[in-house]
Amino acid sequence: MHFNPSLLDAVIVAIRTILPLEYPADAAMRRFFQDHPMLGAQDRAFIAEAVFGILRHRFFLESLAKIETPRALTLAYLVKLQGMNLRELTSMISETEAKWLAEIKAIKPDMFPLAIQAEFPAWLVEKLQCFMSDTDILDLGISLQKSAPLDLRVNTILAKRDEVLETLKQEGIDAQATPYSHCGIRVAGKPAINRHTLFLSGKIEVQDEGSQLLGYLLAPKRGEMVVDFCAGAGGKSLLLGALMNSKGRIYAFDVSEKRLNNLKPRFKRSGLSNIHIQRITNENDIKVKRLAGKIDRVLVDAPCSGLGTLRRNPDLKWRQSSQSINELKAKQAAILAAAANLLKPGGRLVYATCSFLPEENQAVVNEFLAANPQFSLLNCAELLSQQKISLDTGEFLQLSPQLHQTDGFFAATLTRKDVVKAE
Ligand SMILES: C[S@@+](CC[C@H](N)C(=O)[O-])C[C@H]1O[C@@H](n2cnc3c(N)ncnc32)[C@H](O)[C@@H]1O
Repeated sequence: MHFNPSLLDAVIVAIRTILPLEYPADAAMRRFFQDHPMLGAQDRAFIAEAVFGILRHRFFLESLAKIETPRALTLAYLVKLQGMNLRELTSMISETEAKWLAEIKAIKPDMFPLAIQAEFPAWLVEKLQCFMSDTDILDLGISLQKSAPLDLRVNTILAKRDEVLETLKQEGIDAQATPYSHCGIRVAGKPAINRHTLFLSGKIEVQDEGSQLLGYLLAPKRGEMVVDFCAGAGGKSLLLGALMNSKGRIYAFDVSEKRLNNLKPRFKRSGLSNIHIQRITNENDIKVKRLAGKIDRVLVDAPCSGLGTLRRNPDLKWRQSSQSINELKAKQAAILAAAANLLKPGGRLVYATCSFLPEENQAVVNEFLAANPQFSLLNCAELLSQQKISLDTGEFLQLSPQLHQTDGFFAATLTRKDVVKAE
């Protein structure tokens, strides 16, 4: 594409608008495009990639810039990360800028401390150093600086994966079956899937392969009673519904009316009829309590720091802190306790987060198990193997972008051994 001064200005304005991070970057980006309706599709794609690229490499870019202005960050990004030639920019930059950009050409991230190389804030490096080597922290950080692939889930109620793959290939879209999930497709590039007939007819949904694997871990059967405790916009409820062939009942609970509203059109497209969407005021809502001991499978996709999704949401680095993680830990423990109370004896619960911090993961689960000996852990690798998925990360499921090309996910599977006492 032809780079020009107005495109440079548009990226700078977008960065100036989004960088205060008063709102999540993806929402702020959508708002920016609504406010700039004249931008064409190619320009939008370039601007979005630049904004997210700058956020992903912000610590490095700020270290290069003498003054951290949106313009300096944008110019440094174009030269250092997009590999743009200074000649292409000559007519758009001052002599001082040209001199500075020439100087920074030879500067590499490995000349900086670990936090900058890994693109992690200091508080996060400090936490990671409690259980990871510096080399592993760097590997993780670098893997989260890359942009995430586009993963689709085929809605097996309405279509077969092979048919969808064939349709995409015929249209020249580079798509492959995902290595682990039986209903996943990984697409190269960023085609506008949300306008595709396969999407509009409910045959596909956008969903990271890691999220899909949580459904196979829970493995709900046809006719069962299932709760998706933190259903949000319902990506996982829809998957569970398809795995159950729309037979049985899924309660999709969430405290957020807005998120549950986003589930409604997806549910309509999906061809499913077994999802019951219910807003709850909190984890101890009466709607939850009256199901105590009655549920076969419970998914707890807990509210978490989201740090495992930094490829897609790089702004979370500045939106989270040690303090917010402490608050999340308390919420996670309370939600897990309330959700576990729903299980029938012999029932299965999957506790999942998209975080790689043990304090949001193993610590929450181990603390719960210590206080509730009527529950025990099931081995995630064995459960996946029963689903003909060969993926062994041990007792817990731990996915990472560098090893599995998914977002960073954690999951633990619990089962209830005792008979439930009446409330
Ligand atoms: C990680 S998101 C879930 C994403 C969703 N499962 C999906 O696949 O799209 C966590 C969700 O937990 C919800 N939440 C927060 N506190 C809750 C609570 N006390 N009870 C139930 N849901 C809660 C949030 O509103 C948010 O939608």
